[in-house]
Amino acid sequence: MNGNLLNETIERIKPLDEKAMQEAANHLDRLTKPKGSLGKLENLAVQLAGITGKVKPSFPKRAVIVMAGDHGVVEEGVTAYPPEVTPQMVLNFLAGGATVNVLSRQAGADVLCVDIGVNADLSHPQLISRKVRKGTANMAKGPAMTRTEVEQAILVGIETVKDCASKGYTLFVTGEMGIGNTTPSAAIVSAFTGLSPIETVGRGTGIDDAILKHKVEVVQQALDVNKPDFNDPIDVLAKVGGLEIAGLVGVILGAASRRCPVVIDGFISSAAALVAKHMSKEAVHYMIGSHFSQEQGHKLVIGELGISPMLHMDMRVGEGTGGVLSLHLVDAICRIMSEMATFESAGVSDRE
Ligand SMILES: Cc1cc2ncn([C@H]3O[C@H](COP(=O)(O)O)[C@@H](O)[C@H]3O)c2cc1C
Ligand SMILES: O=C(O)c1cccnc1
Repeated sequence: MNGNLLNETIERIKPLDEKAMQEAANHLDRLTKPKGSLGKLENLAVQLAGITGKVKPSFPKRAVIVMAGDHGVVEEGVTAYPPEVTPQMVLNFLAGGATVNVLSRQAGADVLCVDIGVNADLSHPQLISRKVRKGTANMAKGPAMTRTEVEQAILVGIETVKDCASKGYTLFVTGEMGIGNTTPSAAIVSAFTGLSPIETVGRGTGIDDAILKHKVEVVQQALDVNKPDFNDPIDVLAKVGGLEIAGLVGVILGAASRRCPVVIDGFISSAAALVAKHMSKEAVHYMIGSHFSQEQGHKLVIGELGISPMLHMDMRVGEGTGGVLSLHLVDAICRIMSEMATFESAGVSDRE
């Protein structure tokens, strides 16, 4: 039953609207500026037209979906902060005090926090409680979770987007919270690309050289013990993934199936995006690149995805922060498409 909704969602992801893309490109060329001079913003305008079918789209209701989950692999000592920070930060999101809350208020986005796998009992009127299990198992010793749990977590993402869509949200940003989650993210990237953990593992919240070396070994061990099958994305997630990462896969697929843009945040979100790409090649066209995270492996995943982040801010927060920050650029191009004068309307001479 679960598998059906996932398959239906994947089947509903269709190619971009080529006609709308051509119209957007033509409109950009009629605006009072040198042709092509808005650079990446022009590419974004064409992509948004392809996604929505509209040359002049706008996204008044936008949500950053923060999936929160814990990781058994933290017992290997791979992160700088204690795991209790995950539930503590969930309460911080709900109180409006985290980085993503502040940036979202500025960008007019709503922060929706989903407990998909926090290793604590949480309850709050604004919390979306969809716990699949209390944290993953330690992937250095065996699979992080079962295939069924992965499928449940992906469905949580798909259903969260569905609920949002029914409330009028038309644009999504991927966000996450989960102490330790740069470790499974690196393992996922290595599993799909074949790259050594030396290249995919980074410092996460800020570990020193000794812990970094150990983290590389832990990721290698997780790959050796589990042997994830890169032809089977569910297998990769079950063996070396995370609940919030699987939830974000669902968010991305769900958004793409509804022809909604989905802004991809940093390293962890990009690992989820890589899984989504392996489930649906078409899904990648609905992804908006936001920023280059400082996390070492991020550039590699961006290259694999073939998306084009806009911001170089040396950020390494996660939570959806880089995604939300880039909404200002999404809004900028939307206003340009709808408000700017054309050569004809302004009486400005076009090139010969
Ligand atoms: C206070 C605090 C707030 C955060 N918000 C996001 N993260 C980020 O850091 C974690 C990943 O890094 P690692 O794999 O090294 O644990 C994730 O929770 C990610 O969202 C945070 C981390 C901390 C400590
Ligand atoms: O790029 C990210 O998403 C990231 C990097 C480090 C720590 N937390 C998140």
